[in-house]
Amino acid sequence: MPEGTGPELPEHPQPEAPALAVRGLAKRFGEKVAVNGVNLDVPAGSFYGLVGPNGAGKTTTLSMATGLLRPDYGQVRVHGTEVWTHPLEAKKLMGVLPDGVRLFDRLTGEQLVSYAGLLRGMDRETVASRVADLLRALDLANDAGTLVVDYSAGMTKKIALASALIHAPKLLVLDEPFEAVDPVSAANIRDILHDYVASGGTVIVSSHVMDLVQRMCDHVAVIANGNVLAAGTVEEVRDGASLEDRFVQLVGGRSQSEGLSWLRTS
Ligand SMILES: Nc1ncnc2c1ncn2[C@@H]1O[C@H](COP(=O)(O)OP(=O)(O)OP(=O)(O)O)[C@@H](O)[C@H]1O
Repeated sequence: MPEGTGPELPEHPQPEAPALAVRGLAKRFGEKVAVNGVNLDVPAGSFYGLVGPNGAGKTTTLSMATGLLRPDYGQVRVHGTEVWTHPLEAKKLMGVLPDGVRLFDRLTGEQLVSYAGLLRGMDRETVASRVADLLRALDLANDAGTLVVDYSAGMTKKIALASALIHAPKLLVLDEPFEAVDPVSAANIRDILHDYVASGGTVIVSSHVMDLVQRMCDHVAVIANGNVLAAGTVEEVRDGASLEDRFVQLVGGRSQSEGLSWLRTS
């Protein structure tokens, strides 16, 4: 169990409550235990990386933490607000970029982000000006009028990110935000996220790219087989090694290339 995480959250939320507090979160799909009692504290104002091998339970954990997938067990609070008993209040505080969720892709990019803002109860004028800012910042201004169904994978990721940012949430939860995104756009997104954290926001990103997490995040949790193996500041978790080496050490599973001898061409 990560340092400082008790078995239960305090009955009354503390004023300095973490941006996200997760206790005993668990989910099973049939026989498969996807998430096995996860505890996490994401401090307010942190840039928090969630890393783990394929199938580790990252998406399932984030889906339960953001109110998209009902947990079998466990508690989730966002800035002290219980996600599963007070979903409307909790969801106002969050911007979420889910992995692989269908968008309303018969809308244009501009319409989709505007729709996200209007759904959040924002007035049309503010929505229009923020949509223009976001499309420009994410290099989508020239494709504002293109249907999302005709966007590339990276453009789709960016328009979904714009939809998560439009209401200026206190907590951003981004599942694989850089997947399929070109390096220039990725650098722009990193700048946007760093500015957001510098102004008091909290970001949680899941990623497979250790180098990116080491450079970008100040905190990290390593998840494997539905369990948190290590959590804390990036410095604490990597413990003098690179995050990638530490990850391989914690998770194991390096396979021997001899196993595919038939793949050798000479
Ligand atoms: N809807 C589902 N039905 C059945 N099994 C599921 C479902 N969603 C996830 N799983 C299983 O739960 C486990 C965790 O999956 P999850 O998508 O959370 O992993 P992940 O860490 O996000 O993986 P990746 O890095 O590959 O995206 C996997 O074994 C997966 O097969």
